Amino acid sequence: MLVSPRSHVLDFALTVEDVDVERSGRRILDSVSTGFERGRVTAIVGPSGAGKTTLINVINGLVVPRRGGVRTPEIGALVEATQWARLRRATSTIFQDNSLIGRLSALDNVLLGLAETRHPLSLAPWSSSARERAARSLRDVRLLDRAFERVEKLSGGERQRVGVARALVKNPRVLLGDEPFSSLDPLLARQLGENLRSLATRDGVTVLLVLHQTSLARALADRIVGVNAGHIVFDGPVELFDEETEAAIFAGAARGALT
Ligand SMILES: Nc1ncnc2c1ncn2[C@@H]1O[C@H](COP(=O)(O)OP(=O)(O)OP(=O)(O)O)[C@@H](O)[C@H]1O
Repeated sequence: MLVSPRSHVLDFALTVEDVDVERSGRRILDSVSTGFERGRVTAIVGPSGAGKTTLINVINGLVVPRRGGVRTPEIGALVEATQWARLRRATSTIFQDNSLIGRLSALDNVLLGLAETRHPLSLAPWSSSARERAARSLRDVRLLDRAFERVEKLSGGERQRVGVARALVKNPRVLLGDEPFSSLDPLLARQLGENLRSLATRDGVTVLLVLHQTSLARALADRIVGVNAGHIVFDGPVELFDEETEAAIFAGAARGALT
């Protein structure tokens, strides 16, 4: 693997250590180790089926590795459910399929991002401050005018923006995005990407984005992690992510070239 010399002295907010994942008897991630810095944007890139979503889902606890695990400096190695709950409270994920509820309005879907702030069985209406927070999140993704529209009536790109707003409404310390802009036009993708970047640079949030548009990865990320066939084949600052490196990550030859 090509690793930046900087990687050894980075202030990681989250590390993935020696992770193997198997699904249906197939190795999906193989000895994957890397870390993610506070206040920085890391883009995860690689060909379809490389294991990028699986890596995100190991970090948010949805996929349990066969070996290895996740650690944060504050919590240590994440083993117990209470430790995972601590990380989950600080983390938002923008899922590839948005995971929205179609019959609810855009605003109500965004409010679900605040579900942890009240009792799960509460039937009380949301407070006006929660509704204002949700409205601000919708404004940030340029969708305030559709706040009361049922999500099932929105376009794919609009739904994706609701998913981004729901992730941002709880002010996460760690933001995971699985192709969060794949249905947006390039200008809007860039604008929302800059919003996420400023969360990192201004508020110190740890941002990890799976991006299939490498031009967007170059524009937004401080660091690139390249994944191919379940291996990390590149891990370094964006300045080293040149065209040759990109081609190697995406080609089957990447492992040979860079590891
Ligand atoms: N539940 C599952 N059972 C069996 N195999 C799975 C499962 N989930 C994922 N896989 C396989 O794991 C591999 C990696 O999938 P993953 O979704 O992590 O890739 P990806 O890099 O995110 O791909 P894409 O860019 O297409 O979203 C794929 O070959 C996929 O078929």
